[in-house]
Amino acid sequence: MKLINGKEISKSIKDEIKAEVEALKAAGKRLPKLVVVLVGDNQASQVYVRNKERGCQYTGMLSEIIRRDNNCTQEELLKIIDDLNHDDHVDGILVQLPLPKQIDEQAIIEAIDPTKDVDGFHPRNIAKLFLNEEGLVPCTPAGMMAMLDAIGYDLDGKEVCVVGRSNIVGKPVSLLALARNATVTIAHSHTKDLPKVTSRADVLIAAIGQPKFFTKEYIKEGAVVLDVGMDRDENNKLCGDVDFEDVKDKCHAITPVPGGVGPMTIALLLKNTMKAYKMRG
Ligand SMILES: Nc1nc2c(c(=O)[nH]1)N[C@@H](CN(C=O)c1ccc(C(=O)N[C@@H](CCC(=O)O)C(=O)O)cc1)CN2
Ligand SMILES: [Mg+2]
Repeated sequence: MKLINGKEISKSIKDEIKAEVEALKAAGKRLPKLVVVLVGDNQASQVYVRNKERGCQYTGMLSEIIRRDNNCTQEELLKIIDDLNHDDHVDGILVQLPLPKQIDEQAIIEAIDPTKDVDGFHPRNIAKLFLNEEGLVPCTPAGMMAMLDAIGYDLDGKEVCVVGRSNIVGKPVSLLALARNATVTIAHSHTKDLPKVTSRADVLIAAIGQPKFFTKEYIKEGAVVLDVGMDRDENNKLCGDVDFEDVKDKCHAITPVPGGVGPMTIALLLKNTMKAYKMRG
């Protein structure tokens, strides 16, 4: 069994970006800048946002965090986004999710200038993904493709089963796999006989948010397993959607949690910020 080390792979991506930033610096050019907007006091979000800032610092890109408390209104947030959309020094805008209840997430996503939408969640970027056009691709799905590239795994003709149909993971990763000529099945909470469906998959993408849900009867012998879960087990320990210990000997390759898909999300965010910078010229 091969452990797909997201920490290592993400470091090599960050090192490439770092070298690009150093070249920009040496040429006396303006540097790429990411602005992250964090609303409220969600503990996990605080950690992720800090990691995004650290990622920027590592690569030498500029970053700023705009914080607002739980009572922030939709109007306030829309005003912040409008200002960032019009700020020429800002290349990437990311609003950390989830947002407090009073705010309509989709309205916020749609307010971001699509050329600065480094999350790739704006309908214009989703449409580009759908049409197989060049654009900003959601970071977690793009990170999973980068992991497959890193282990030299070709999706052409392979059976991929994505379990979970969220807008930020399940649906976009299905499109990316399809673009690589995989035969894609999207399974979800209404799927009948889930083990029968998943155990056909050469690549299983687990994105349902249920701790250690996928045990070995869900896995095909020799499958590649990508675990997007960020869950807590019975001892409140961080774990994925896959029961790693139960399935590991049955897999060809598997991502751990932590240290798998998570760190890739941050690396691909930095890559998207560099891409947005270049697209904006
Ligand atoms: N605007 C966005 N909001 C959210 C996104 C997103 O892509 N854009 N995704 C998730 C959270 N997320 C990034 O924002 C994220 C989650 C987890 C990790 C990560 O590196 N996890 C570590 C473990 C961290 C820990 O100890 O808790 C790992 O897996 O090793 C990075 C990014 C929802 N919101
Ligand atoms: Mg909401």
